[in-house]
Amino acid sequence: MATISAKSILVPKISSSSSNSNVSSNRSSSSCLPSFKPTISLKASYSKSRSFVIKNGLDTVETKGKSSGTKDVTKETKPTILVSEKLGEAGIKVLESFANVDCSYNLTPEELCKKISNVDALIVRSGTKVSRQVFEASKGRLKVVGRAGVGIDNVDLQAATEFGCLVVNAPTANTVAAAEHGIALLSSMARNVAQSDASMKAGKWERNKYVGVSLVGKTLAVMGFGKVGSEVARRAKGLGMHIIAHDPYAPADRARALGVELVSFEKAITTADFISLHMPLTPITSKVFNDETFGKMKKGVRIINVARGGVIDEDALVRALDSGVVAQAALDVFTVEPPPQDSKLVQHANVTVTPHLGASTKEAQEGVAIEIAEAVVGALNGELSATAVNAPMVPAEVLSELAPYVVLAEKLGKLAVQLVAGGSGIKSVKVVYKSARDRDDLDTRLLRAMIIKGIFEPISSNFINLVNADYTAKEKGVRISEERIVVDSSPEFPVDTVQVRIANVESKFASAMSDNGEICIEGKVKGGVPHLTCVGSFSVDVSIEGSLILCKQVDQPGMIGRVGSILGQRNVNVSFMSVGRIGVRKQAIMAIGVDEEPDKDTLKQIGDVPAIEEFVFLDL
Ligand SMILES: NC(=O)C1=CN([C@@H]2O[C@H](COP(=O)(O)OP(=O)(O)OC[C@H]3O[C@@H](n4cnc5c(N)ncnc54)[C@H](O)[C@@H]3O)[C@@H](O)[C@H]2O)C=CC1
Ligand SMILES: O=C(O)C(=O)COP(=O)(O)O
Repeated sequence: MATISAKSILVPKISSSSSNSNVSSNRSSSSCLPSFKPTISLKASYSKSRSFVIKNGLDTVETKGKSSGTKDVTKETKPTILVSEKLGEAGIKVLESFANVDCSYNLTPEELCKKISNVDALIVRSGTKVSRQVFEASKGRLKVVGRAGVGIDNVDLQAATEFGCLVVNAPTANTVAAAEHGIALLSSMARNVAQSDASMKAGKWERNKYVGVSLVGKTLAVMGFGKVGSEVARRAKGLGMHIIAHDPYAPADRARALGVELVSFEKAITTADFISLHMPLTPITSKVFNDETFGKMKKGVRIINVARGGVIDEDALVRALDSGVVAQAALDVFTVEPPPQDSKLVQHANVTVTPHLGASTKEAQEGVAIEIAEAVVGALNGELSATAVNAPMVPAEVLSELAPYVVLAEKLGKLAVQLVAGGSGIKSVKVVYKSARDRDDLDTRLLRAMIIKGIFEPISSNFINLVNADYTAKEKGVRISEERIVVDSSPEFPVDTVQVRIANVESKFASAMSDNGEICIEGKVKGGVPHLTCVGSFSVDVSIEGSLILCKQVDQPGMIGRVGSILGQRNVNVSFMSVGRIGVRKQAIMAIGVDEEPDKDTLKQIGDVPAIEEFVFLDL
């Protein structure tokens, strides 16, 4: 199988229209590859409307240059990226090498909504609310939101998905910074560093007032044992603390490897001397620290929060501090940022605060900026991102393997929908994959998304991508089901055949209906090229390129020549012909691949051939 870079999977081959009848030859894989140099990749993906992520609304720049065709002026397009919060210089440079970059900080929500319809990507940190209104105001142009950091609670993911906008984040580059800040808060809180510093600056010398507590031998409960939580645990172990952790989704062996015991929420909060919060803000974690849970804690517990303010009920924390249940708190994050100046929590004598500085080291900011810039540029280039938040993350090696099947899937979807004549509308689509691979060794999400795109994009005003494919099908009330059939062929190839079935509809081409009354077509990849191999109950073999004429006829000599000469007389180039029949001199289907669309007269002439019972022209 031709190996195709993961980078090319969402960027269609530029010169596909020039391909001719040599369909059986292997396509050169390198011809499918956009260059890794941003400007060339840009040209490759932006000059075609089928790019998976980006479709419309780009600034167009006319440039002189050589093209593969006859024109010497090509249209090169440059996306626009809005950066709404301070981003490291290195990241800005990456963005500028690819796009028009607008760094506009401190925008009001109204100003953001005003700008957004002119940008293809938006990069934010934690201070910009990317609400549904932002997606609405973008009028479909915004295709990528990049969160330069981890927490995406400031982005309305549901709205992003509905609008087909990919959200990517930079999940790793600030992990150590956040963990170090957690440890800094833990130690400085235990030793009253901030309070005693303020006292000295006020001219005092209060040695007895600021006696602290020791860390060694104390139990620290790490709530959320992910990237930051585990780094905090690792560091706190070095301080001689006993670490327990609560995380319903973390693997116990990862915790064990660090010498950390995973315990229940109840056990964590009731036994800890220090509790450090490292879970994301979700509907489940929202205000999970409240009057009831504070009430269960050891009297004199100390709390550190470098995660999100919203996981704590802040009024309840003030009450717990006042009553002495919580001896001290060290907080980097707040429900509302910045918190009101008269916030009782911020002003509390036993509370140490920092203004959301967890990720704010020079090193982390440079790292995050590069990580997010590369992710956004990649996404604008039509690549699937490894840090996609609202789309499946498909590993590069899987992508590269599935590349030709992705093309097949979209074309089968496009073909199937053109066979639909009417009925009560498409209600259900079934996709059957035959594969020699083990059941759990085939990730079909990408193929399913492309089939949905093939089916629905031609019949709706929406543009459909991996982000919103399932959502679009659901919204249209169409049930997409999948079946895997394990077959005895070579497991070297991920998929043997892909079958698309549409139930409860009539077809323009009755022969496309299977015995159980569904439109049914099947295809496979041969030599890297998608082929149609079955229509209804007829086997055919025609590459799915250009356009296709399907004719149902009575099998008899001379049919290929007859139809071929009608097309030849009208200067329509035939790329492939294939006849599938149920028996000698019985019903047969002739599939004819053509490079250009025949005019109505030509099609009528084909239809007038007496042995032809029905025919359909399908545009691919
Ligand atoms: N203050 C700051 O500047 C920074 C804050 N953060 C915040 O720190 C938090 C953790 O970040 P990462 O470790 O990078 O994320 P992560 O995704 O690696 O870890 C989060 C962990 O929380 C766990 N979790 C989810 N629901 C939970 C629940 N109900 N109870 C307990 N655990 C639960 C997850 O299983 C996961 O292991 C996030 O909220 C992030 O936004 C991250 C970086 C900087
Ligand atoms: O990455 C995170 O989750 C953070 O909280 C960092 O936020 P910031 O990018 O510093 O606004």
